[in-house]
Amino acid sequence: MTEPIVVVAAALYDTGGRLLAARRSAPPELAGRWELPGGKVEPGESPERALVRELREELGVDADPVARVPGEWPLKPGYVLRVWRCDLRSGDPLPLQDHDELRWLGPDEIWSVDWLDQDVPAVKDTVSGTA
Ligand SMILES: Nc1nc2c([nH]c(=O)n2[C@H]2C[C@H](O)[C@@H](COP(=O)(O)OP(=O)(O)OP(=O)(O)O)O2)c(=O)[nH]1
Repeated sequence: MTEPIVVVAAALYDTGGRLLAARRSAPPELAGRWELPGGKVEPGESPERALVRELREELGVDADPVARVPGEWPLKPGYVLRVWRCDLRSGDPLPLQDHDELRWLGPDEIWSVDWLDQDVPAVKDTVSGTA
């Protein structure tokens, strides 16, 4: 069996403990739904490097992956999602690519956005403080 393609995503928190959510602008079947920012790991790239690259490209920030949230979650066939808690090193996130809105969610606001179905279990585990 071929290995799944790994999609890495960031649980990025601000100093107030709010989690960053990003609204996808494409493709049409995912547009308007919210996700943790990130993207596919490229061949030969480590997941952490991929995450740093994606956060630079998509949000214009420098961030450090600090801890993986245990587990992985199935996406479309052949793809799995893995999440890292990340610290923001510099920059203010902007929706530069793939997203049309960003929102910082406090602990009481986590479920106020329409997360992609496949992100719901990942976000649950992320905010339950397992990382
Ligand atoms: N980044 C990200 N992608 C997710 C999440 N949940 C989810 O189903 N996906 C899907 C959407 C896409 O089909 C795929 C990741 O693709 P992407 O478009 O973000 O990745 P990328 O930047 O490497 O894409 P590309 O334009 O280079 O093809 O995984 C999530 O929480 N974060």
